[in-house]
Amino acid sequence: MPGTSSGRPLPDGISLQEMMKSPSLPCSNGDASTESADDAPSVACKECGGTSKAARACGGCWQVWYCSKAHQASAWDKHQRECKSWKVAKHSELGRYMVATRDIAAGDLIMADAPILIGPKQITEPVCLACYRPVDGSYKCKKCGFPMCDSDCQDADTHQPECEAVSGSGRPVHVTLFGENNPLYECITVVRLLALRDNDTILWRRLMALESHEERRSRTEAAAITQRTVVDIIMERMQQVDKYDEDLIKKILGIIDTNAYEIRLPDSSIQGIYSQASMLEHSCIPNTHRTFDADLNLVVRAAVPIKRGCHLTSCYTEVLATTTVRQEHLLTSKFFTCCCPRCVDPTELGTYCSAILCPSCPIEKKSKKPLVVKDKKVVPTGVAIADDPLSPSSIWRCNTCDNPVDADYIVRMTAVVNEEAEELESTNPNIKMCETFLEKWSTTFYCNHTILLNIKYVLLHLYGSEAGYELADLSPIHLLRKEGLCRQVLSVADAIVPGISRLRGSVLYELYQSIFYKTISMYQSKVIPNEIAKKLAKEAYDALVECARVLSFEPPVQPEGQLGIEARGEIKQMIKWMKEEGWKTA
Ligand SMILES: C[S@@+](CC[C@H](N)C(=O)[O-])C[C@H]1O[C@@H](n2cnc3c(N)ncnc32)[C@H](O)[C@@H]1O
Repeated sequence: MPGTSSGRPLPDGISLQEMMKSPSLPCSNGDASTESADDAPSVACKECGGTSKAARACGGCWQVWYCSKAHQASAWDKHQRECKSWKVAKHSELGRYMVATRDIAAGDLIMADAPILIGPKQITEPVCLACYRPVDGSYKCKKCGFPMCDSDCQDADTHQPECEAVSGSGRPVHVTLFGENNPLYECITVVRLLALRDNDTILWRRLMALESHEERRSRTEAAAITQRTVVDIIMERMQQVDKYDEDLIKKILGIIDTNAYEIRLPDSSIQGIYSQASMLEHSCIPNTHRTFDADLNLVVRAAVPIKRGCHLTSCYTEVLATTTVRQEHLLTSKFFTCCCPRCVDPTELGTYCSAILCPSCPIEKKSKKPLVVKDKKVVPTGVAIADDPLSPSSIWRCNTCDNPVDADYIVRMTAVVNEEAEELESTNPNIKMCETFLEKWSTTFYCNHTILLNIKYVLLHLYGSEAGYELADLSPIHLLRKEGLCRQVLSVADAIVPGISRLRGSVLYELYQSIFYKTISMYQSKVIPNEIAKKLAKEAYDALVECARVLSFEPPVQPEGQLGIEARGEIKQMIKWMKEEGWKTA
């Protein structure tokens, strides 16, 4: 029967009246009036051309209309290929971007985009050029000399472009450094993309349609470096001078910088170029969630409910970074200034993630903890924030004594401490090291500053997993410390990566554990009465359920996917335990 024979199920129809309950929203960057006039739904039936007062739109895209359910069903086999909850629009500053054509519920699939190409990251340690596991040089490709896993990987189709380019030059490579970044790999993805020109016209056309910012990139330090590490190597070392033009290589480098997505694999991290997903606009509070399926298709879902007319956004940079750091990254690598609601707000949606403690205010005036009174955030005191967060030379000012703080001092000091934090993180720190770092810097930065938050994120996992600090053995003080850290990081995550996000999911799990163990310990030792224990157990259960929901979208090969599976298992145990105690979960 048409409409049910193959593919996705037929969506319900939606009437104009139902649609009008969800009017088109103004877009976050630019306004809805920039969209084309064909937004207004036509009530002519897509199948027969006739009009009807009872016409209903396809509920999948809200873009095409049918005079009857029967005509919607008969058109479905054809329409489902183009039925999407979004469309690509154009804006003078943003370029192309994606806009929702209908209301999209949190968790709804927006797209599963097949890659144009997968390859090693530009900056990477030596990895096998077929399966991308780290290599140690014990097996080398017989033709080009690149270290690989074995002969099967050596013969994989994906490896052929660089293999042919290197072996054709008659000078196989000699990789001698392993376990650290190796500049030889900077050319691989570029060579693979270049090879599409002669091997796959459709993918090549899609690639060439992507933004490269060639002109602006040509004046950057990155362009000067990659001239030596990529362009010259491909032209001279690989002797491709008769085959490719230098400008084409530079354009491809620009396409990679602007569009590549990092893909985390169990043992390494690689990159992929995607055509449709490249149209996602950046926001520092993204409304979509990205994962990769087993075939490395980029799966995009709504992280939060998205209203028709809203732009679909993804975060191109680190979310747990200060506004200055995010802006600098976006400007130098993607050539734009982000004007999302988080960036233009000096308080970053009340999180004060970039704030420092005022050097002039007396210590008792400065907020040490995020203040929450009856679930409402209270403005901290004695914190300095930028007057204009989008300007690197903005004056910073204390929100209590109004004294200015030198912006240069803040930038330099933040960079130094950030380096110290990164070094700490790279050494697999223990609880003591993290606590010492936090104590040292908590008189300088506001407690939600991203430098402190990143360390707190590490620390909240260590309480409960480090030897000697296993969950069952944690003292009440340490359990409370873990819970406090979880609540603090979660409250920031709720504001900047709301809904379905790995950060929220993984912290919710730790929060569940800390409340659960605290409850058990206090209940069994009769420190709290039944009623309070019941309330706390319900709170732990709710955190666990939300964790399982959020992480249910993660692939099982990823640690967060495994955590989601664990959480689902623990929900059953929790229900059983609460039943035994005579407590309800609902
Ligand atoms: C991955 S591409 C997105 C698609 C691109 N707009 C196009 O037309 O091909 C990234 C580029 O889009 C633009 N862009 C994305 N998000 C933006 C934002 N929030 N504000 C301004 N420009 C943005 C920038 O030029 C950025 O380098």
